[in-house]
Amino acid sequence: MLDVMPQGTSGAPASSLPRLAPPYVIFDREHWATLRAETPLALSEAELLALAGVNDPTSLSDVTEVFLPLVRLIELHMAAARSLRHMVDGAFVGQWRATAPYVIAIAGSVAVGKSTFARLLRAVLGQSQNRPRVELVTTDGFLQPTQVLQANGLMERKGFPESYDLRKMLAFLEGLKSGESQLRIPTYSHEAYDVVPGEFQVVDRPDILIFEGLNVLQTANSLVAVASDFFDFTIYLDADTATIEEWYVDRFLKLQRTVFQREASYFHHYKDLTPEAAAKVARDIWRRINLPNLEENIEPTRRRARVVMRKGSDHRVEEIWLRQT
Ligand SMILES: Nc1ncnc2c1ncn2[C@@H]1O[C@H](COP(=O)(O)OP(=O)(O)O)[C@@H](O)[C@H]1O
Ligand SMILES: CC(C)(COP(=O)(O)O)[C@@H](O)C(=O)NCCC(=O)O
Repeated sequence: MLDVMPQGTSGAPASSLPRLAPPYVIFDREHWATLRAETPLALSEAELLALAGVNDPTSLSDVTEVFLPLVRLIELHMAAARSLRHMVDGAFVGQWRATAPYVIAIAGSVAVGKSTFARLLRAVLGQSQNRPRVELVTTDGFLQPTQVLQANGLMERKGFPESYDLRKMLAFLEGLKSGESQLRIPTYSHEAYDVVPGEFQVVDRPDILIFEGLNVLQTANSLVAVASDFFDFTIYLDADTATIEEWYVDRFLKLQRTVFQREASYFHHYKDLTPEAAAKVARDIWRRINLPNLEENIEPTRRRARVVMRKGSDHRVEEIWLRQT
């Protein structure tokens, strides 16, 4: 047990003390919520959720109880990183550099909720005291185009390390951290199930960049750098595997009723499936592709994250693990 007293919020459920489970200190949600301290929320929660493109009661309570303490931690970390850099630049190198974007990476399984979490984090960070310019990039854009995946027999390996253009991804991160402006990165369409030819997202020296994808904490032995060399703060979204499978199936069913109905959709041929048949297809894709990828390549990277957010089956963040080493 740690000697840390909960500050206690009136009317809030009782929280237990953080517990040590090396390399983590583990907070329950109620205690974590008290660590928000004075972190203000300038926008109304409804405005925030609209900004984040989320409309869900779970997310609403997450804003104050989970995201504001997280933003406080990130702001403390950001200030410490900046002052270290200034001190070293001034005292040792003798030259000042422009401040590079602060990079927050978000990892986790397919369908664990990374995009939703990243959008919310962007909205909450963007309304914080200095109104930082926050940009969001997902690693989907660095997937190899379908044509290349097909030519290499990799269509059943989408999301696995070999399905990404890792060199392109690392070149982007290196350029970003070197202060380059107007960086162009490819965009990915879930409707087309492919990278969109000729369409780019332009990243122009934001204050903070949120970099989200299942592969962000992975290493590749054959290359000199790994993506995490360029990260300042790392988060892993976690939940029980059986729960994530249900979220995957639910999302697939939602897509089948909407996006798949469009002719341009890669999965248009599934448009008339009954819900039962569609769920069967989704479970089959999950077990053939996304589950093995989670077990072999994603879950093993959890230990690299500074913060692990553990979600319950209703998407509510229940526990926060803060790595101590
Ligand atoms: N906080 C949340 N509350 C309710 N549903 C959520 C929440 N976060 C994610 N979801 C749902 O779970 C599914 C997977 O989330 P998504 O953000 O698309 O995951 P990922 O980007 O990790 O693949 C989606 O259907 C999404 O709407
Ligand atoms: C493109 C993805 C690797 C990205 O994952 P996500 O954005 O869902 O985290 C994934 O959505 C995917 O296409 N996986 C391959 C199997 C499938 O169609 O689910």
